[in-house]
Amino acid sequence: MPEQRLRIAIQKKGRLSDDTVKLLKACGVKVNLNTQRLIAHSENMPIDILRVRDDDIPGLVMDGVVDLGFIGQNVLEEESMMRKVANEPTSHKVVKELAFGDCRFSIAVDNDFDYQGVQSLANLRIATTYVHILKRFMEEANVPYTSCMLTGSVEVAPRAGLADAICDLVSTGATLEANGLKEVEVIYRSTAVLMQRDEPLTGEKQELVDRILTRIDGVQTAKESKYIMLNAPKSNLKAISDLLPGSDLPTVMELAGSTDHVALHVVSKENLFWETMEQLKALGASSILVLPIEKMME
Ligand SMILES: Nc1ncnc2c1ncn2[C@@H]1O[C@H](COP(=O)(O)OP(=O)(O)OP(=O)(O)O)[C@@H](O)[C@H]1O
Ligand SMILES: O=P(O)(O)OC[C@H]1O[C@H](OP(=O)(O)OP(=O)(O)O)[C@H](O)[C@@H]1O
Ligand SMILES: [Mg+2]
Repeated sequence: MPEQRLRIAIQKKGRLSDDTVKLLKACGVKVNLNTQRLIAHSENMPIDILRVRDDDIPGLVMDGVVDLGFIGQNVLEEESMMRKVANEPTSHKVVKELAFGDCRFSIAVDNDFDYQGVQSLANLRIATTYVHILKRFMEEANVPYTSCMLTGSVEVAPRAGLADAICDLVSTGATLEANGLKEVEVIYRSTAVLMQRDEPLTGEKQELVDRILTRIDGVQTAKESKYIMLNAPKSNLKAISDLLPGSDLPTVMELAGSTDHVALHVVSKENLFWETMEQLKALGASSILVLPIEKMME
């Protein structure tokens, strides 16, 4: 009898862990992750969560060991390229782009390096974790170089005399700055994604995946959306509605005891900036409230 529980691989500890766990929780998947166990069973859904190093996640999905995996595109791309070279299975589907894990994969050199463009990297030794993505970029640029594979502390390689340049993940740039390095080429942009194994799942499992995907949409849209409430003079209702960003039809309600003002409620796909609030106020709006939305289903 086939395994009916959906198996999902997530990063055990690192940059993606908290956001992944938060997202699963927001999707209503109840699971106790306070233990050190490799596999955690959901209490309310037929789901098992496998907690592993992120590097192992694409392979687990591609080999059909798990059904879904939450992973950074950079790791997925690197593993796919590595497996192609090794003639190993690479098939999978990316079923959702996620609103976390945004970073770029960039080449950086010492602050005092006189960088004149990609040719300045010729014949340098470049330290990186993601050797295949770097190789593709350097080959396309037709620049010869030597690769130095490091699985951690890449940013200290130049100072330690291990390499002349690095290629690593950058988000705020603080790590580069702290190590006296400057970003000179962005070679890949990444975000977290949800990947699924390519072979069809059983009907029940696929139904569960579809439910999770709908819930992820609901959580992600809700996060970007705001519930806006304000009181508005009837005379300026049109001008005030027009100022509200990306909103659907507003709800207009009578205000007890007022004949010339109404309450206006609207779900907006964007945040409301202070500048817009000031404009709304200038049009006579008052008691303007902007509230976060937890979940949404359209
Ligand atoms: N500074 C960052 N900001 C946002 N996302 C990042 C950042 N750094 C890395 N990421 C994303 O998070 C993923 C995991 O990063 P992390 O540093 O936790 O990896 P790791 O050290 O390889 O972890 P593991 O121990 O699981 O192998 C990266 O592959 C990338 O997709
Ligand atoms: O541009 P920044 O905002 O400084 O982020 C970049 C750093 O973040 C990641 O490491 P992380 O902090 O996840 O730890 P790691 O050393 O375990 O990879 C990445 O490998 C960089 O070192
Ligand atoms: Mg890793």
